[in-house]
Amino acid sequence: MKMSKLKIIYKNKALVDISFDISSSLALIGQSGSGKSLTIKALLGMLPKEMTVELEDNFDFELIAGKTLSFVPQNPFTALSPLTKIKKQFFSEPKRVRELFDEVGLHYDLLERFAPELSGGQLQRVVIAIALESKPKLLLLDEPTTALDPQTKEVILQLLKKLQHKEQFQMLFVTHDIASAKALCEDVAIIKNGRIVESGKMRDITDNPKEEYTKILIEASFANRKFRT
Ligand SMILES: Nc1ncnc2c1ncn2[C@@H]1O[C@H](COP(=O)(O)OP(=O)(O)OP(=O)(O)O)[C@@H](O)[C@H]1O
Repeated sequence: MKMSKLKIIYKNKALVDISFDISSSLALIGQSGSGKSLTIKALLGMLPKEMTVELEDNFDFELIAGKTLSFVPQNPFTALSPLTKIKKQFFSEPKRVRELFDEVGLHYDLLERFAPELSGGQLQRVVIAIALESKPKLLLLDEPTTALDPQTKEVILQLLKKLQHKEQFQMLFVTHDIASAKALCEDVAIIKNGRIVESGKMRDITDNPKEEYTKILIEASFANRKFRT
């Protein structure tokens, strides 16, 4: 599916002006301030009201946040209500919630707990289960593993891969960390100052980046990974 135009205008200036294709999983990668969050907000319909957006796409579904479009945020520790039992954070009936728990590999006992009583990895599984509740066609992921330790990060990325295979949703993964995106996404688009500077198959871009900006992102991401493991 193709987003042929996503343009975000603020004070007569296009902060973001991009187009991209999602054939299965696309990573949108860029440094801080490159326009990743604004892109996600535009798709979710949550841009600040002083900004205007122009969207043109050929998707075979309407983008409706919470229905066809779901979202996994960066920090699972702040994504859930701390004072509501986990089971109450779903809108479906208990049978469907248990199905979702099976899918994300969580024990039903956790349904009776509160969010602060779960680990980061468990919380992110709950957040993913909630995101899948409406059977979305497109899943937006905003640095979904940044707040997790390296081992849990790998486990969550593998889980997302497995879930995509089973549920057949498409993914747009927004991050500055090309190494984690590589574990999950087939395609990549590099964003700088709100413009795509390079895009293609993940392997081609990581093996043979054309742009200096891409080389810097790759170096930073893989050096950081080596350092941590
Ligand atoms: N509410 C706003 N008003 C004006 N400019 C904004 C606003 N939000 C973001 N911007 C500008 O838009 C550009 C893109 O910002 P955005 O938050 O999308 O970057 P990002 O790639 O998500 O960065 P990070 O990884 O740090 O979250 C930046 O130049 C930023 O200053």
